[in-house]
Amino acid sequence: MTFSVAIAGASGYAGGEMLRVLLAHPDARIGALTAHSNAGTTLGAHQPHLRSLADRVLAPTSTENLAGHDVVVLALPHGASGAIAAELEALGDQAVVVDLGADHRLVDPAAWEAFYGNEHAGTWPYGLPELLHAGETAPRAQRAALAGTRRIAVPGCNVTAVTLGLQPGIAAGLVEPLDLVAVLANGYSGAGRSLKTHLLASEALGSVQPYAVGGSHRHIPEIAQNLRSAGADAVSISFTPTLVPMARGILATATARLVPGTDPAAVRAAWEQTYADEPFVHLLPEGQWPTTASTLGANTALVQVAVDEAAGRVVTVTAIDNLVKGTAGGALQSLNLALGLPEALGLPLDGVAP
Ligand SMILES: NC(=O)C1=CN([C@@H]2O[C@H](COP(=O)(O)OP(=O)(O)OC[C@H]3O[C@@H](n4cnc5c(N)ncnc54)[C@H](OP(=O)(O)O)[C@@H]3O)[C@@H](O)[C@H]2O)C=CC1
Ligand SMILES: CC(=O)N[C@@H](CCC(=O)OP(=O)(O)O)C(=O)O
Repeated sequence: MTFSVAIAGASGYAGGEMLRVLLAHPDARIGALTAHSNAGTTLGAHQPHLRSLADRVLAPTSTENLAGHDVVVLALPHGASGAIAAELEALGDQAVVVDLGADHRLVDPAAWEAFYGNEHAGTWPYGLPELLHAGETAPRAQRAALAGTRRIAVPGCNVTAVTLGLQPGIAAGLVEPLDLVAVLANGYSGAGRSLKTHLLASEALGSVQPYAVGGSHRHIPEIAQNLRSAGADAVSISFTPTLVPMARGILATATARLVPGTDPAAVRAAWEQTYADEPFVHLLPEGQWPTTASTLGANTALVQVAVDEAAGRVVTVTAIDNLVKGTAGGALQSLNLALGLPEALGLPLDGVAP
């Protein structure tokens, strides 16, 4: 079965990466590629690494250009995707719509308004196939929720990393969900191409800088939502991202207080059981630690867990490529499920190195 796919926001980082992974998918046929301020220019002017479509002219992002495809991917700023998705719905367009942005991720409108400051667009099935549901020891229910869906809300990249790191301990009841701490090292591409044009290389290179400190980051309610899905009654997480001088990658170190009396051996067993059969989430052998470099270009999440007995805490480290497992690869994995295709079809398991 082949499917046609349009990408809105093809001039941006997320849209460009979506196009790259779709070009390697045996069943995808690339349709309209659209942009906003860069409409009318060629794809090659913005994505010079995508040679096979370098001469394609970017059309304006409009329902007229996006309608009539089997799949529409929205790689647009927050707010823009909700509006265009509503227009496609009103037209009666039959496409499977995949939103790489945040507009349809949160279930609770009050949480949306508190962190995003505008009206909530709605809630779509959440595009993290590996999300645990309460009572599960391995992820199945979220895959069932994605099978055949016509709408997919792709997770935030930081959220994917922190959720995958912590959820086995939450689901198994081994850690306290009200005492979570996450500190992340993030590559610059996570901030998007258009949002940081003022940043000087002389300031970015050779420096690590925190941002959205003190409980203000938009991904906090999304992480809490996921960990409640995994079985927590309530979640409290201190979340601090930092920008590090690399283009891609997230290294998320997330720690949690061990429930008193827990056998440390049970910890590794829980993480092993959760990810034993996962094609893209790999618990590394004991003593090996995830690095961002070993995930670049791949749809993998590398996870490690250890018990710090003196501190009474479980320490998890998760590495992903923010643009692949954190965005476009995860989106294609969920899209495969939506279309009834093998979940791993066309997705890169191997990365690039050094
Ligand atoms: N970068 C990442 O790692 C991740 C990004 N995402 C999400 O993906 C989405 C796109 O992000 P990213 O690619 O990084 O951002 P970029 O800034 O790199 O790209 C933004 C894209 O949206 C278009 N655009 C800008 N303003 C508007 C508008 N008002 N209406 C319609 N289109 C517009 C731009 O077109 P033009 O160039 O023509 O102006 C461009 O194609 C965001 O919602 C982001 O949160 C999700 C997970 C991770
Ligand atoms: C480095 C950097 O700024 N990263 C972004 C990641 C954005 C992302 O994952 O996605 P959404 O905007 O779609 O939620 C951040 O932390 O906000």
